[in-house]
Amino acid sequence: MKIGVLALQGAVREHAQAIQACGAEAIVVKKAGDLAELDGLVLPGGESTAMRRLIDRAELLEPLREFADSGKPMFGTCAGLVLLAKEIDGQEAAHLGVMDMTVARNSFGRQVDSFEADLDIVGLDAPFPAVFIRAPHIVRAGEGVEVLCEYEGRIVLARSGAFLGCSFHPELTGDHRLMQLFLGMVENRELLPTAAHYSKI
Ligand SMILES: NC(=O)CC[C@H](N)C(=O)O
Repeated sequence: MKIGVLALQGAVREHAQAIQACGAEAIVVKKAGDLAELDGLVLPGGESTAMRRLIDRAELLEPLREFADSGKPMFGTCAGLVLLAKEIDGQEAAHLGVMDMTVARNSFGRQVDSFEADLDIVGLDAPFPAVFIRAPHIVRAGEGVEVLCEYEGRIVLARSGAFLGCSFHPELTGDHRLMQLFLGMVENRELLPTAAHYSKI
């Protein structure tokens, strides 16, 4: 299994290590050609506005949208969640705009307010240690978006078809269960509900 990590900015190395620790191959993605032959893609945390500038500079916006349209799974963490969202609170335009949700940025305070919390996640039998760094949260989960975790009444992890998105940094604690969950989505891609399926419900 080949899993890409968008490597323009942010927490790239830690995701690559997590992917490898789970037995998959990690591919660094810096240009459109790097997306070929991937089975799934991680959009890491960092700064979404800076990442968007670099995406535009690398002419990656359309190739990333095409990748999303192809049904191959994408996992957005923190800034990556902001990249996936259809709507961003207080901002006119979205970035990839592929996952039907609205996110609010910097929901849990400033950089100095970074913190770690143990989260109860649907499908995991023990709490997951999560690091929040100027984290966004999901203020509106659209049709077909399955909420997998809330923290302090805010949605911080959700899945929709082939998209998985979380507010926090799952790659920083050495607990790879969320990466395993994502790799499971990649492995069982044909079983994932599609957007078309949701619109019929
Ligand atoms: N750690 C992070 O990825 C922070 C995300 C950042 N606040 C943003 O909105 O892009």
